[in-house]
Amino acid sequence: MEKPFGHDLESARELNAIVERVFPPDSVFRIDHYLGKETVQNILAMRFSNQMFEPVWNANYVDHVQITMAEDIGIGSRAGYYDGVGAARDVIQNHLLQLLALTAMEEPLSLDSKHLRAEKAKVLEAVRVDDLENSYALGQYAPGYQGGEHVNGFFDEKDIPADSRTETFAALKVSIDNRRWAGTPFYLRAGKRLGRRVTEIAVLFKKSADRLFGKETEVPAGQNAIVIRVQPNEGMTIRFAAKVPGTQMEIRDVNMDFGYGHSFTEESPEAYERLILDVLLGEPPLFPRHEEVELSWKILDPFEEYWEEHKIKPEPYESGSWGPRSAHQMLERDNRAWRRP
Ligand SMILES: NC(=O)C1=CN([C@@H]2O[C@H](COP(=O)(O)OP(=O)(O)OC[C@H]3O[C@@H](n4cnc5c(N)ncnc54)[C@H](OP(=O)(O)O)[C@@H]3O)[C@@H](O)[C@H]2O)C=CC1
Ligand SMILES: O=C1O[C@H](COP(=O)(O)O)[C@@H](O)[C@H](O)[C@H]1O
Repeated sequence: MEKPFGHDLESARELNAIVERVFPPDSVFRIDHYLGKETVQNILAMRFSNQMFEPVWNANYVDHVQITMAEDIGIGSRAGYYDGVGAARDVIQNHLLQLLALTAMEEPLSLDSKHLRAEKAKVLEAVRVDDLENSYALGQYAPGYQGGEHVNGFFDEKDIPADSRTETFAALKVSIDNRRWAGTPFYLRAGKRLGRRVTEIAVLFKKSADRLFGKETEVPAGQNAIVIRVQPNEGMTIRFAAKVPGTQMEIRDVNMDFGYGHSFTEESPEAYERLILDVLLGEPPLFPRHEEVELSWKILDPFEEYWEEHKIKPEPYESGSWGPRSAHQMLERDNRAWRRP
C-alpha cells in the first residue's frame, strides 16, 4: 500500500481496520519509500555501530535538529493527487516523521522489525507541539526561475483551482518529551520548487564557550554539525572549527566528508527495488506498521485541523527560493536559522 494511509487519524484507523479484516497483518506492506533508501538505513548503522556519536546524541549537546526535504520540481501533472493533500500529508506525515523517528529513537534490542517498530513508536508517541500557532509555516510556489528557466507558479499548473489552499511547502517545529531530547527542538520542512533537490538531516550542536578564540575571530565560527545527506551526493558531513593557516589565531568552520561514491564500490539499489524485493521475501523491517502510521497522524492532525479551522492561506514563495518568509521567521523567533543545504 502506498502512502498517505488515509488523510487523518480517523480515516487511517478505518483503512487499517478494513485492510486487517481482509489480510493478516504480516501480509500487509505499507510503503514509505524513504525507508528503502540506503542513507536512511545507514542512520541506524551510523548511530549504533559507532562509539563516538551516541554520547553526544542528546539534549546536553544538541541544540536542535533540522530535517529538510527540498524538491526542485513542481507538482507537474499530479493536481488530481496533490491538490487537497499538500506537502504535510504528502511527505511530512510519513517520510519526514520516519526520518525523525530514526534520528531520535533509542537503540532497539535488535534489528528485528518488532524491536525497531517498538522504538520508533515510542519516540513518535513522545512528540509534542508546544505552541502550535507559532510552530508552522505554509507556502505555495509562485512563478520564478529554476536552472535558468522560467517556471510556472502553483496556480498556473493544470487543474489547480484559483482558491486552492493546498500548501506546496510546510515547515513544522516539534519537541520530543523524553529525557534524551527535552529542550531540543526538531524543525521539519518540505517543499516543491525550492532552491535545489536535497534531503538531509542536520544535527546542530550547542556552541562552545569560545573563551579562547572568540575575540580573535572576525567571522565567529559557527556550530558543530553532523549532516546526514540522504540525497543527492549521499553521505555525511561533520562540520567543526579549525585554525586558519597564518600568524593569527583565526578560527573558521571546515567540513569533513564521507561520500558513498568515494567509499564504496558497491551500487546502492533504488529504494523501490529494495522494498519490492523485501515484499517478495516477506521481510517486514522496512515497512511501517499501522501503529506508527496512526502516531504520525496524531502529530499532524492538530496542525491540519488548525489550518482548516482558521482557513489558513499559504504564503507565496518564489520558485527557486528556500520557501516563504514565515518559515525563516519561525526559526528567527528562536534565534536560529535554516541551514542552506
Ligand atoms: N510521484 C512520486 O514521486 C511518488 C508517489 N508516491 C505515491 O504514489 C501515489 C500516486 O502518486 P502519483 O502517481 O505521483 O500521482 P498521480 O497524480 O500521477 O497519479 C494518481 C493516479 O491515481 C488516479 N486516481 C486518483 N484518485 C482516484 C480514484 N478515486 N479512483 C481511481 N483512480 C484515482 C489518478 O487518475 P486521474 O489522472 O484520472 O485523476 C491518477 O492516475 C500516491 O499515493 C503517492 O503518495 C509515493 C512515492 C513517490
Ligand atoms: O512520496 C513522495 O516522494 C516524492 C519525492 O521522492 P524522492 O525519492 O525523489 O525524494 C515526491 O515528489 C512526491 O510528491 C511524494 O508523493
